[in-house]
Amino acid sequence: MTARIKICGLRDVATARATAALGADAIGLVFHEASPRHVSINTAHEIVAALPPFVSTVGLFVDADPSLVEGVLRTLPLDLLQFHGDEPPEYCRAFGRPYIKAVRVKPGLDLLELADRYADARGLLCDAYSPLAHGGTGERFDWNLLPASLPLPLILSGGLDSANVADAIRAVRPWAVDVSSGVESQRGIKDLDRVAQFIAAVRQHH
Ligand SMILES: O=C(O)c1ccccc1N[C@@H]1O[C@H](COP(=O)(O)O)[C@@H](O)[C@H]1O
Repeated sequence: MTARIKICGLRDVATARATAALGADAIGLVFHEASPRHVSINTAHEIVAALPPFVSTVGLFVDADPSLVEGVLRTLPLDLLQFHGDEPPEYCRAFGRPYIKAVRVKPGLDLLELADRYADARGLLCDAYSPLAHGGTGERFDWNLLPASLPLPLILSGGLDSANVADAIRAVRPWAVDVSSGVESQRGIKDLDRVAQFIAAVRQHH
């Protein structure tokens, strides 16, 4: 099974369209103001409207006030919500939309217990823990900390790039991979050559 590919942190129409044309299955729109990849609702609207069919749009939030999520959802027909903070399960499901829950992996974290708590999530996104930021750090975690199997689809992220993603897929067998920093030339600026190399590395693996 080929791992699905999400490219996170798109901030303009041309790059989003090119990313879709290169074969991304999903693109992420970051509604977290502290992120260098933060996108306004207006720009996000233009991006969503410009995408071809069968490319999923994912809205990323970090411990957001519910009014922000509701405001985005009123304007944008997003396919999936990604909660990348410490949102409890009741918060995640309150919007009545499909969601994935991001967890930041470090030794001692009980992923099976988390998968149980967020059992109605469409997937568990495993990212690296960093004391500095909630995500998009380009940091990897020890894939050996992942259990052999999880009851939810596993989305692997954290420091992936075209050089390590094939090894990651071989080692972890995730449902999908998610990347942000690893396909950028500068922080927050996507590099389409790197996007192409990343997608090719995932596809060539199979
Ligand atoms: O992309 C961001 O800026 C971001 C900000 C806050 C939380 C999550 C964020 N992105 C997610 O972080 C992971 C890992 O990214 P990276 O490839 O290591 O840079 C990924 O799941 C992004 O969706």
